Amino acid sequence: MSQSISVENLRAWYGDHLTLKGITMELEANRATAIIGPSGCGKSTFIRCLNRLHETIPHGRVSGSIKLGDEDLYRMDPVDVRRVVGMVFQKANPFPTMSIFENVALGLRIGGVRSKAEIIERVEKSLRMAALWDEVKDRLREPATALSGGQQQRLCIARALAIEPEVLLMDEPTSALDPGSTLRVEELVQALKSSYTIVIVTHNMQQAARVADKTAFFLNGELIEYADTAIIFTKPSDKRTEDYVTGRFG
Ligand SMILES: Nc1ncnc2c1ncn2[C@@H]1O[C@H](COP(=O)(O)OP(=O)(O)OP(=O)(O)O)[C@@H](O)[C@H]1O
Repeated sequence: MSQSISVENLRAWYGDHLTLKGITMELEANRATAIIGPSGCGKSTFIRCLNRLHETIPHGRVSGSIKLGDEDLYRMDPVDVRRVVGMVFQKANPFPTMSIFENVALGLRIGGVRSKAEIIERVEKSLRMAALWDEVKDRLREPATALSGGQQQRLCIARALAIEPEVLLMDEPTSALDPGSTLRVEELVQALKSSYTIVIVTHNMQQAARVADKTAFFLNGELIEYADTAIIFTKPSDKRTEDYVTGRFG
């Protein structure tokens, strides 16, 4: 069972530049939430706060609170946070010198799994969850870079799932993919959301409409509107949301 994330009055800075201006929202467990908004509105910054990556950026700073269930993320060890909050980036970033198998196994080994049989089993399970197993089962020792872009992205998803996170953050996971691979990743999000809390940043409004249960519209570092996806796209209550989703700006 995954856990919800409660964000309260989250502010984030790059040096003196206040980028998130007090975000309060609840990201529900076992749901996919889309974050939409024009370029530069703070979507990536927001999800990078959710796994404490923002503070690793020079001069990156946050205030406010983020809780996973009852636990304050900012009181946890950041390494533990990144174990329970997995992330997939815009551009697939497999470890280029490692095999397909090792890309998924590495996190398990770092996490202290010693049994070879268990590692083999969990690698297979993760690759199956990422809908990649059938395509790679006979080539597990080949370098990850031998895979297509869409396969590499699913490999990164398998790598994130292997360590059994509760939350999966996805930062424009399909923007570098062709339509076929995009569809496969979207199907994957649909299938995974019953087990994880998924937060997906996307520029693609059809994608948000297809995969997300709830959608949050950000503008200039503020959360303008947050509601069921169908409401955001058909009956938004804020004029700025309506202008954005109907393509009037952004
Ligand atoms: N490393 C950084 N150093 C300084 N400022 C940054 C850095 N990263 C982002 N910013 C600034 O923070 C603001 C929000 O950026 P962010 O990347 O979160 O937006 P975004 O909504 O994800 O944009 P996009 O859709 O273009 O990816 C922007 O004004 C951006 O210039």
